[in-house]
Amino acid sequence: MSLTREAIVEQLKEIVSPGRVITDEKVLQKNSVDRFRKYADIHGVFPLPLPAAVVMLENTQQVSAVLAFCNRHGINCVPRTGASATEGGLETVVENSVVLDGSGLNRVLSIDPQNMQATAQCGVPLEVLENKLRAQGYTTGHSPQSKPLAQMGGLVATRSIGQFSTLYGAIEDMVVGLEAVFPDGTVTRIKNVPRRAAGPDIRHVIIGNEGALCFITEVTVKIFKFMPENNLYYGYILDDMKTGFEVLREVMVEGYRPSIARLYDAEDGTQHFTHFADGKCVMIFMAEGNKGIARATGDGIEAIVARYPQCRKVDSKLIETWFNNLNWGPDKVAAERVQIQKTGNMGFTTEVSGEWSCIHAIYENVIRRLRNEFPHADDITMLGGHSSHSYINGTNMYFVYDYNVVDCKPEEEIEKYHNPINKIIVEETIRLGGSMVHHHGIGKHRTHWTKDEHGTAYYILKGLKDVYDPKGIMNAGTIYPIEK
Ligand SMILES: Cc1cc2nc3c(=O)[nH]c(=O)nc-3n(C[C@H](O)[C@H](O)[C@H](O)COP(=O)(O)OP(=O)(O)OC[C@H]3O[C@@H](n4cnc5c(N)ncnc54)[C@H](O)[C@@H]3O)c2cc1C
Repeated sequence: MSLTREAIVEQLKEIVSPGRVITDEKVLQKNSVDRFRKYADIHGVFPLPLPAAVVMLENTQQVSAVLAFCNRHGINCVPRTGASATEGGLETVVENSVVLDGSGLNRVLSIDPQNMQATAQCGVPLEVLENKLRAQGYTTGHSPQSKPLAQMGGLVATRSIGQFSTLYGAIEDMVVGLEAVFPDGTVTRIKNVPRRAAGPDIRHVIIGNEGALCFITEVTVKIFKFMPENNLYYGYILDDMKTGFEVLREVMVEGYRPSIARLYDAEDGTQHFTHFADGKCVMIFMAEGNKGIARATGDGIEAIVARYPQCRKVDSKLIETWFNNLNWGPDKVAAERVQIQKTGNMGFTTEVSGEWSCIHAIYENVIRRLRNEFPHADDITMLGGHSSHSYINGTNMYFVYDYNVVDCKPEEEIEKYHNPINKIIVEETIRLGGSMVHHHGIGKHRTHWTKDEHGTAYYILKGLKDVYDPKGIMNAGTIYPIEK
């Protein structure tokens, strides 16, 4: 028989101490959603079942004890660290869920310059780790726009990516080893080695699990030398995205590794670079690292772009200044709330990826279909996008859209606007052979397409859930669709 809400709270208090079990209604409300429902949240509307409690965890033993308790009683658990999730991964969709807050596991455990790696608990904000490293002349190389908000556990759980990914890679390229706790309370450590061929790479069961398989308690990442004095910036304006994708491809295929390689369409470019975009597309690069490598990378990029006469160079200072103000901390989140409340104008993004052969078609088709098929297209005030992470075989496309919320209750906003827009982006991308999600994770609102995304490989993905979370207590409705 399932436990009552009161019994869950009482027993949790016995496991971790009463002060660590929060049942204040306002806290529960905030813990029932993430930024996917920011419009309803801003209006004080919380339509999902409130969790029974938020447990403020302090160490791995507590994580293990709480998970084992929840597993025994079939209680849904939602892991949480920095709470910057954008795709519904933090939503509590099951009655009497327990939110496992790992932000208290916040110690940097080691910085090891000999082996060029650092170990941090899951609740260490990336910015804290990064600042500690920079003070010693090192960097993680990881710089998502949410760096001031996101914490190590969530960054690994979502397969996050940073702005310098073209050089340093995404989080899966950085993680060396991990500690994680599975639903039955098993604590497992994956050791730190440079590489091994001892069977499949089991780190990937944990990286990207979005709290749907296990709770990440500790992470070891690679570190790199930090040499900002060698940074070189390049910016260009051009007429069309097709040419921009060709340039990006050439830079990657020639083997250059700029830390930043970005291409903005005219709408998105105008929004970011009002001072010089002039209604054109914008392409930017940054080269960094060792002086000789940075210079050779910059020279190589300039030589490639010179083959495209329509690309016109802009002052590199403009790019540097823009880049230094890109990140989002609590101040920008607060300012956004005020702005949305005042104007009723919402901004969202959906990020996908595709090979070079299909990315331009994905971009064009999505924009065309949104303008022609989305029933509330008249409410859209901005629609565009950019590519910000490139690989030798393709790139991502980050669709950006703003709309006025008209004639609907706060809780209806996602059904009227966000979900139908997502549907067109996701379906068109999958149809053309791309991936429906490049770096935010599937969360809870793209699960309708998890099976289409993976095709026959869904067999493997489902096997992980069956084996590691057989009772289905981990973040129900995330990655895996809830079977009716
Ligand atoms: C303004 C803004 C900019 C952003 N820019 C980027 C960007 O540039 N690149 C990028 O990749 N993302 C970006 N994001 C998305 C978000 O910051 C990332 O997904 C980030 O990795 C989430 O980390 P977090 O600590 O906030 O996790 P949370 O929001 O707390 O959780 C995210 C997901 O991970 C799970 N989870 C959290 N902690 C654990 C744990 N310890 N063990 C297991 N599962 C866990 C949760 O259940 C949830 O499903 C941005 C978000 C915002 C708001």
